[in-house]
This record gives sequence, structure tokens and C-alpha cells, in this order.
Amino acid sequence: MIRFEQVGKRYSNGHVGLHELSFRVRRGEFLFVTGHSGAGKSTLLRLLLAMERPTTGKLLLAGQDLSQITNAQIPFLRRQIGVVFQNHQLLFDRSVFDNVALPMQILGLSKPEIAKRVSVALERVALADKAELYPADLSTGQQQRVGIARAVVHRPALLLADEPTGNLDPRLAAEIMGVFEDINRLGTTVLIASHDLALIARMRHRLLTLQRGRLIGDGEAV
Ligand SMILES: Nc1ncnc2c1ncn2[C@@H]1O[C@H](COP(=O)(O)OP(=O)(O)OP(=O)(O)O)[C@@H](O)[C@H]1O
Repeated sequence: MIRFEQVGKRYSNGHVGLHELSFRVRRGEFLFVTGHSGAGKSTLLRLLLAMERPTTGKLLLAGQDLSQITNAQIPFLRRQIGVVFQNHQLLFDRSVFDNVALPMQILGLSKPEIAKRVSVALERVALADKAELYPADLSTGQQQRVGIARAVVHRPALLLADEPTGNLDPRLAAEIMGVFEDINRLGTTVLIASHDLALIARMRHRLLTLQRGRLIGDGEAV
């Protein structure tokens, strides 16, 4: 589903985000990307979202070449992807339901269709009974689960997460990772950037390790 072929990214200020990175991800895989600050994790995610273009090499996502993608094609690409951020970026003046519904409203789906999909997404993160509450009524872990429901409500084939447990204590972090695993079991490919090596090691999934923009490890975490 994802193919990096000697992908390099050099920013306009001369900083190198990635050096000739090559790896493949199969549909349905669950993998982590780790590395110290500045290793290139965010660059990798931004390339997959076509927020940046590779400067060299070839990057394929579901058969589409992201090094050649036009601006007009980007909205179609993003419909295949869900994104979870560290600070979930919920709207605090909107209910849980409305926060999760937002991507569907932007896509212009009908109200009954939106209601159905939001309730499925909230069930997946075990928050079906919290739809009418506001983010401020929820715990930090529950807020992050709303962020995950919003990321999967449009049923993306690929779910990307950038340090999704960065603000959470170890117990909540493990719980959130369990939610990602549940979503993965239903067929979504999951790629998580994280530097929480203790948590990654407990989960026994594939781990890509970056160092200064280069891939220095690819295997199960130990
Ligand atoms: N927008 C940008 N403009 C210029 N250089 C950038 C930009 N974004 C990242 N870089 C550079 O690219 C390299 C990789 O950074 P990146 O943000 O991808 O690392 P990271 O592993 O996500 O780090 P962190 O864990 O701190 O978020 C760094 O040298 C960084 O300075």
C-alpha cells in the first residue's frame, strides 16, 4: 500500500528531512516509526499526506505516485487517510458528535448518513454514550479517543498518527494503542510515529527506526 523508493526530502533552507529512504508497507499492516527529534518522522508523515513533495525518489500510496501528484488530486488522496495528532485538535465549542461529524460534513454527506457513521466511529472507540458531551467534559484519554473517531469516521484505508500518546500516562497510552489495534484488526493500515520505545516494545509490531533521515532499522521491536 505504501512504497518509498529512495525517497529524499531536502527543505528549501537546505535541511535534509530524509535521505534515500526505501521501504514498503502492505495493506493491513500495523507499524511504528521511531527516531530522535529531527530524525525525519514528521517529514515522512507529511510526505504521505502530500503536505510536502519528495525532492528525489518515488513515493507510491495505493498505486498513486505522490512525487507527481497535482494539487487537484490531493483532496482525493486525503479521503483515503485519517490523521491523529498528539494534541487531538478538537473544537471545544462543539459536541463530541459534531467534532467527529466534521470531516463528513466537509465531504457533504447527508445527515442520516453522517449520524450513522459517527455512531459507528464512536462505538469503535467505546464512546457511544458520550456523543452529546463536550470535549471539556471528557478525560484526556477520552479526548484522544474522540480524535481517533474523527480520524476514522470516513473509513480511511490508512491511519497515520503523530505521537498520539505523547501527553498520556503509561496506562492511558497503552489503552489508546489498544484502540489503534482494534481499528487495525478491521483492516485499516496503521502507521504511528512515536518515540515511546517502552510502549512500542510491549506491542510487538513492525518498527522502522530513523536516524538523521536514514532508515537504520526495520523489524519487530525488542
Ligand atoms: N518545514 C521545515 N523546513 C526546514 N527544515 C525542516 C522542516 N521540517 C523539518 N525540517 C528538518 O528536517 C529534519 C527532520 O525533521 P522532522 O520534523 O521530520 O523530524 P522528527 O523526527 O519528526 O522530529 P520531532 O520528533 O522533533 O518532531 C530536521 O533536520 C529538521 O530541522
